[in-house]
Amino acid sequence: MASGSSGLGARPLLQFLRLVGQLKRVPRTGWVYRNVEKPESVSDHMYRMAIMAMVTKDDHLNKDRCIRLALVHDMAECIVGDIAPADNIPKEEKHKQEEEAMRQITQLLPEDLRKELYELWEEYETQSSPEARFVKQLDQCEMILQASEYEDLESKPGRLQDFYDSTAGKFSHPEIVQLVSELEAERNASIASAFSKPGS
Ligand SMILES: Nc1nc2c(ncn2[C@H]2C[C@H](O)[C@@H](COP(=O)(O)O)O2)c(=O)[nH]1
Ligand SMILES: [Mn+2]
Repeated sequence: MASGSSGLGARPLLQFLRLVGQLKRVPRTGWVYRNVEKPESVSDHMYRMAIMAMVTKDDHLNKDRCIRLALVHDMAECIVGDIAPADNIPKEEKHKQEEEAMRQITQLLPEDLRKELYELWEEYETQSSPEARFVKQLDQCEMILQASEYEDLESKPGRLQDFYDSTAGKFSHPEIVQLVSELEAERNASIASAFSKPGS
């Protein structure tokens, strides 16, 4: 691990890990605003995105970098919290808060890791690589998949339609387009079946 040879003791590393651990307790705001029972955490969201990156077949992408981008992209939210579009925080303000948070978080690490994690966050934030743009699509795909799961869990088909409306047209990567198409087919069948039942 990062302590020991780097000259920085275990203490800052423990502080870093405790900070990152807070992501397990930051609920995803988009679900909180829709009164979803037991909303997932930011780390739940990033975990599945990392898995989605791991199972991509696209060998034009640096898969390892995609996994790292997925695991780091919302890390600032352990300090800033999960800012949703509905919060109407200006983009520049959100960027400033998250940039400051990433500086605070990464200054607990040795220089090489500090640079790596900060640059990963910046790459995603600026969408400056094919990997970052792919992971952004994973971000939105993971969200609508989660929305469909909440609809199933709550037996409220179609309740979270606005997440589908706001992400419509945002998918271009062939594997993600195919996944979203299957997800929508299954979701639409479930909605149709629910509303075809007598008394529905
Ligand atoms: N209702 C919507 N909420 C959205 C949308 N895009 C993101 N969000 C929510 C999800 C998270 O709680 C939060 C930020 O998500 P990030 O993964 O970008 O940090 O905002 C949307 O289109 N509709
Ligand atoms: Mn995200």
